[in-house]
Amino acid sequence: MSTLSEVYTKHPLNLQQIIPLDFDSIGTVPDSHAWPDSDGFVSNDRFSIPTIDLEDSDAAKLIGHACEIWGAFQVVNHGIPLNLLDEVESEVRRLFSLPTTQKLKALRSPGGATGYGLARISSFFNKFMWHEGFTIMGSPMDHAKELWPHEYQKFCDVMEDYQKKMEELARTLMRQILKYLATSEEEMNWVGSLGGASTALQLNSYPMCPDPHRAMGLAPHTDTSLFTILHQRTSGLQILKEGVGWVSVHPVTRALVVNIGDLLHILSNARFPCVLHRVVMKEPKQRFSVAFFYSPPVDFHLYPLALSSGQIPLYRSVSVAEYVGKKAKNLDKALSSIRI
Ligand SMILES: C=C1C[C@]23C[C@H]1CC[C@H]2[C@@]12CCC[C@@](C)(C(=O)O1)[C@H]2[C@@H]3C(=O)O
Ligand SMILES: O=C(O)CCC(=O)C(=O)O
Ligand SMILES: [Fe+2]
Repeated sequence: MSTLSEVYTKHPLNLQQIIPLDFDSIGTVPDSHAWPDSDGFVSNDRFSIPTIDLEDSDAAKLIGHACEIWGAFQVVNHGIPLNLLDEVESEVRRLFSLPTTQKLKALRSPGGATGYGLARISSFFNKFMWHEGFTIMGSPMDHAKELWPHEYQKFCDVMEDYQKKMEELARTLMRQILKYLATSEEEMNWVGSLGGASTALQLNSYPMCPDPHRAMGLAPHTDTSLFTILHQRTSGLQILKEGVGWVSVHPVTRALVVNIGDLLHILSNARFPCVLHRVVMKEPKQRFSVAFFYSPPVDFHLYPLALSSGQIPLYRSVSVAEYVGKKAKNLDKALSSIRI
C-alpha cells in the first residue's frame, strides 16, 4: 500500500454517489437536495477564530493555543505568493464554468479517488449537497486533458506549483505544532522531507442556489487529515464550537484557514479537537474554495504522542491506511472504533 488513492480504490462508490446535479439547467431545489431547515444555518456571530501571523516570534504558542481552543485558525504571512492564489482561483473558476457535459468527461471513476464529482461523504447522507468537486492527488494531467484537450497545461502548472508550496507551508505549520506539543521531530521524521507526506487537493464549487435556505453546501464533517489548509474568498464556511454553536469563518484578506483533522486529534491525544465544519449557502453567488489535505505517509503508524506524565492514551495505534479505510466505510464511527 503506497498512496492515498490506492487506499480509496478499496472502497468503491456507485455512480449515483459520484455524479453531481446538472446545475446548468436547474431552476429550483429538487426534493433530493432539500435539507430540513432545522437551525436555519444560523451562526453565533459574537465569536470568530483567531488570525495568526506566521512570522510572529510567538507563532508556535499562538498556533498551539488556537488548535486547543478552536481546532482552527487563519494564517497570514504564510509565504504563498498572492498571485499564485489569484491564478488558482481563476483556474478553479475556468474548470467549474465548463458545461456539465464537459466536466463529466473527467468524472471520478467508482473505484477512483481523483477527478470531477460529489464529495465522498455524500454517500453517508440521505440528501444531496449543493456542491461539485474536483479532487487532485499528484499530477492532474490525465483529468485535465479530458476537460481541455488543448488548454490543459496552465491548469496543471498552477495546481502542481500550488501543491508544492502548500506542502512546504504544511511542513512549517507541522514543525510549529510539534514544537508546541513538545514532541521530538524524530518520531515524525517524514515531516523533514518534501514529498514525505500524503497530500490531496480538493477544488470545491458551490453553484448559485435558487433557494439557499433549503440547500446544504457541504454537510457537517471532520477532515481525514492531520490538518487542512483552505483558501476561500466568500463566506459560507462554519465550524462547530462546543458550548457556542456554529461560528462563521469569514474570509480575511490574504489569509488561509487551517483546521485540525482526525489524525492530529489522535496524535495530540484529543488535546486538539478535530473540528466539525459545514458550508452553508449564504451569499447569492457561486462560491469556490480550495482545500489542501496534509497527512503522514499511508503506512505510517499513528498514536497519541504528546502525553504528559500520568496521562493515558485515548486512542490505539492505527496506520493512516487503516484509518482512512475505516472512515471511508463508516464516517462517524471511525474515531470511536479506535478509542481505548
Ligand atoms: C484526502 C482526502 C480527504 C477527503 C477524501 C480524500 C479526497 C477528498 C477529500 C474530501 C473533500 C471534501 C470533504 C471530504 C470529507 C470528502 O468527502 O472528500 C474530504 C475527505 C476527507 O477529509 O475525508
Ligand atoms: O468550502 C469550504 O469552505 C470547506 C471545504 C471543506 O470542508 C473540505 O473540502 O473538506
Ligand atoms: Fe472539510
